Order: sequence, then structure tokens, then C-alpha cells
Amino acid sequence: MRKLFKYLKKYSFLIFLTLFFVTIQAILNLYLPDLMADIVDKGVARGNVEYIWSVGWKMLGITLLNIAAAVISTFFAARIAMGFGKDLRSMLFKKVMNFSLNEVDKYGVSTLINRNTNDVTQIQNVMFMMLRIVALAPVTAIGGTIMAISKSPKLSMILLVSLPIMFVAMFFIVKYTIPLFKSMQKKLDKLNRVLRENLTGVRVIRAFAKTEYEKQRFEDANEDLTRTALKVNRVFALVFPIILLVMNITIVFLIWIGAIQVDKGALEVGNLMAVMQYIMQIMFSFIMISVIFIFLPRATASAERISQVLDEETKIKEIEIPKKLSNIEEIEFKDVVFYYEGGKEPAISNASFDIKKGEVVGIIGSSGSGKSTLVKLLMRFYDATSGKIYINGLDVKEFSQKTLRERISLTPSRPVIFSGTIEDNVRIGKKDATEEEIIEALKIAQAWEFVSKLPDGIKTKVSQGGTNLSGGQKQRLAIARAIVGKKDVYIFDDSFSALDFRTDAKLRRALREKLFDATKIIVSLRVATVMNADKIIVLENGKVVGIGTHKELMNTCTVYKEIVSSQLSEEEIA
Ligand SMILES: Nc1ncnc2c1ncn2[C@@H]1O[C@H](COP(=O)(O)OP(=O)(O)OP(=O)(O)O)[C@@H](O)[C@H]1O
Repeated sequence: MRKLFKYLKKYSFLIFLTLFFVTIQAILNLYLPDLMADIVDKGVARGNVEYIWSVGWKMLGITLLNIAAAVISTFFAARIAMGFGKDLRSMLFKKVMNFSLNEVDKYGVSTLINRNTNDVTQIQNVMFMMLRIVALAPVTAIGGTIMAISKSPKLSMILLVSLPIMFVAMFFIVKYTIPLFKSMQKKLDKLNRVLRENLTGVRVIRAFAKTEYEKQRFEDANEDLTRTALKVNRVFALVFPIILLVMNITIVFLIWIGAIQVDKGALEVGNLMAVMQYIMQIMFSFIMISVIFIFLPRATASAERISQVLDEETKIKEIEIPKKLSNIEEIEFKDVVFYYEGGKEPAISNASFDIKKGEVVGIIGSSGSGKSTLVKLLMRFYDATSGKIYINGLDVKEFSQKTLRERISLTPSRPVIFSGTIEDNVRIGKKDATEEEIIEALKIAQAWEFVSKLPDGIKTKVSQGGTNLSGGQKQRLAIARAIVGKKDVYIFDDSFSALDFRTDAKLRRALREKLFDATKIIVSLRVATVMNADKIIVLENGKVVGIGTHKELMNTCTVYKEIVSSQLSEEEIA
């Protein structure tokens, strides 16, 4: 939690104001019982109506001031807590946006969402509470003790017994709930993960008749979370009545001992009433502190989870003075080896090849052979474990990631469609693209044929995830987005897989004609998609096992020959 306090600096003045008004509120609270004692002892007991009126007005004024101080302090506390929550959410979002895929893999999407929503809310709530209690409770406790002793030191002694009992009760709450709250957070992550998987994979689940199994999986996660939540509540259920019991017994003893004192004439009734109120205030301030102790562990667990993300060092480091990149003339992979975090086998081993400007390069290999990994390394989503990737003879690390991605475009294998219109989705590739440029990109991507038939054309709304589009339509939209901004290198990572052979061929022809001077890297499992490339790189188990044209590879590379013969007929091969 302390780690996050440094982000509170900008609220220093507001915090000061909140504490100031809360302190005023606490002092006014302490003044009221004193005035009440006066009214009873000097007004009521002596039948002095004038005195009752004058002190009564005073009490009313103080109560109004008290209310004003409470409203102002609550207003400021809310502003600080909500503002701080907003800052944390923005910082987390910015941080996660700058994460390399290493960090995204490490945390997982569900927990990152939870940390930005649920965890921040926990901190916000505790912050709001703490800002008021942190001043209210100590001032009331200390001031109340002083006032109570000044009225009757004998009666105040009762605190020496009640307070230690309350301390012990609070200690138990803290000790048992911290680990439980931590585990609750993890279980909430799990529940969200199951829910996310279920919602995104709902079609697959139905198709495989796995609804019952998934229901059970959700029930298990839900049950697990509930069980831990119940454990926490059991601790509270046990400890809170003890605290209330202590309070009530204290009052009974106070009245008993106080009544004897009044009877003896050693104490006035008004003072007894004031002492009772002070002791109640003191005990109440301890309850307030214990409430903080209940919520603080939970917020501490959340704060830890937030700090972990904020302090995470991204593995992809930006160079201090990045080189400029005006045109990508050449790409070279030299002895590149790459292991995924925790991976035992290299996903890429000793890959060496080069790609010249304007070339059409095909990358082929069986599923899991490392094709996507290879292009992710070029995009610098990950850094090579060893070996180097050069662009125009310079290490890829010499450029900023922004520069690199301004010159290279990637169409991922799974198209991502955002909610908005078709136009909005394509415009992500170039912010200021004109309508003509968008239509041109859609035409090259072979998407225009279906977009032009839609009632609203490029203004047609697409739902989140593109559920109102077919797989091939989504792929073509993603391709249009990738080619709308002019780049030096276009990477298509298995982006034609949902297209029929005719559209695939038409799309490749359009790319060749319209983007003739750009380098095109086409990753595919299909021979037909890459066989006309200027150069084909064949991968097997992360190793480059062949580089050349279709013809050359048919003579030299057995793996390629096997892939070809498994996909093409004798006539097509000939
Ligand atoms: N994020 C990841 N974390 C750990 N291992 C990964 C990750 N992504 C891929 N791998 C592993 O790296 C290897 C290469 O994966 P990659 O996605 O590059 O293969 P691919 O040839 O593109 O496969 P496909 O054609 O099925 O998309 C696989 O063994 C895969 O299990």
C-alpha cells in the first residue's frame, strides 16, 4: 500500500483540507457532551431555564458546524479517493499497453482486467474510509480520554479493561483475514477466467455439447470463492459480537459505578452522562479503526497486485537514442534462437536468412513449427534469446518499437475486430485515411465486394469481435486495415486461411500489383498461398530447413516436398 502512496502527492493540499475538517469535526464532537453536562448540572438540576436556552442554542450551532465540517470533509475525501482511483486505472492501462507479449503471457488477460477494475475499487473504498477515520479516530480516542478523565478519573479506569479486550479481538481479525483476502482475490481471478473463456468460446462449447461440463467448471470456481468468502465472514461473525458485548458490559459497569458515585455525591448526573458519551465515543473510534483493519488487508492485497503491474519491468527495453528508419531495404536474421518464458525447447533455433526490399517471402511449416514466432520476433513483440535481427544492417533494438511498427504492418492470424463501423476498423491502420483510401484498401483486400453490398457500405456497424461477420470477411477487414497505411513491409500471418482458394489468389495478385515495391511476408500452412513467392522459408520444429523458390525447394528440401505432396495433386505439382 505504501508503494502506492507516492502517487498521492498531487492530492497533498486536498488531503490536508480533509484532515483539517475531520479534526474540526472530531473536536466539535468532543465539545457536545461537555455542554450537555453543563445543561444538566447547571440548567436542569438548578431549574435555570435561561441557562438551558443559551447552552441549547450553543449546542445547536455546534451541531450545525459539525454537520458542515462532515459534509466538506466527505466531499474532499470522495474527490481524493475517486481521483486516485482514476489515476491508478490510467497508470495501469498505460503500463499494460506498453507491456511486451512476455508480460501479457506472464499475467494473463483476466487478472489484468481484475487488477484494473476490482483491485482499484478496493483501494478507492479504503482510501475514502481512511481519509476520514485516520484523523477522526485518534483525535476522538485521545481527546475523549482526556475529557473523560477530567470529568471522572475513577470511571475512566474502566477503559483499562475494555480496550485490551478489543485490541485482542482486532488482532484476530487482522491475523486471520489477510491471507483469506489474498486467496479470495486469486479465486476471483479464476472465476473471471472461466467466465471469459465460457463467453468467448460459447459457440465451441455448444458445438461440442460441453455446456454441462462448463457449467460445472463455473460452479466449482464459484463455490471455491464463496467458501473463502464465508470463512472471512465467519471470523467477523465471531469477533464482532465479542466487540459489541465488551461495549455493552462497559456501559452496564459505567452506570453501576457511576450511580453509586452520584448517590455518594462524588459525581454530578450531567458529568456521568458526559463520561458515558466520551467512553462510547472512544470505543466507537476503536470500532472505526477495526473496520479499517478489516478492509485494509484486502486493499493491501489489491495494492500489492497493482504495484506488481506498475513495477513490472518490460522485457523489451527501448534504446535511449533510437535510430531513424526511413525505409526498410533489408531484413536479416542471424543465428536467432528464441525460448518462450518457461519453455524447455527453443521455439526458434539458429534461424538465419535475409529478405530484400520488394521480395515476396513465404514462410511455411507445419502447425507449431515457429512461423508466428518468427514474425513476432521481427515485430519485436519478443526479443531473441540469442542471435540478432538486423534491419538495414542495424540491430532491430536500435530502433524504437513505434518506428518499427510505423514501417512494418502485421495482420495476425486471428483477426481482431473492434466495435464501431467498418470504416472505423480500417481507419485504425491510418488515422487520417480518406474515404477513397479506405475503399481502395478494401478493394485490394477483396473486402469491397461484400462491403459495397451492405446497406450502409463502409458506415455499416460491426459488433464487438465482429460476430456479425463471417471468418473470411473478418480476415479481409483486418487485411484492409493493415494495408491502408503505406508501409515498407507487410506481414500476413496465416491471414488468408479463411479465404477460399479463388479469393486467396485474387488477393495475392492485388497485393503484388498494388503494393509491388513493398516487401511482403506471407505465413501460411497452404502451399498454394506461398508457392509463387520469390523466396520460401521452410520451418520444422523451430529450425529453418530450407530456403529457396518452389522449384529449388522441390529439389532440395524433403520437408517442403512432403508438405507439397500432402496438399497438391500430381498435376498441380507438375
Ligand atoms: N506465448 C507462448 N508461450 C509459450 N509457448 C508458445 C507461445 N506461443 C507459441 N508457443 C510455442 O512455440 C512453438 C511455435 O509456435 P508458433 O505459434 O510460432 O507456431 P506456428 O508455426 O505459427 O503454428 P500455427 O501454424 O499453428 O499458428 C509452439 O510449440 C508453441 O507451443
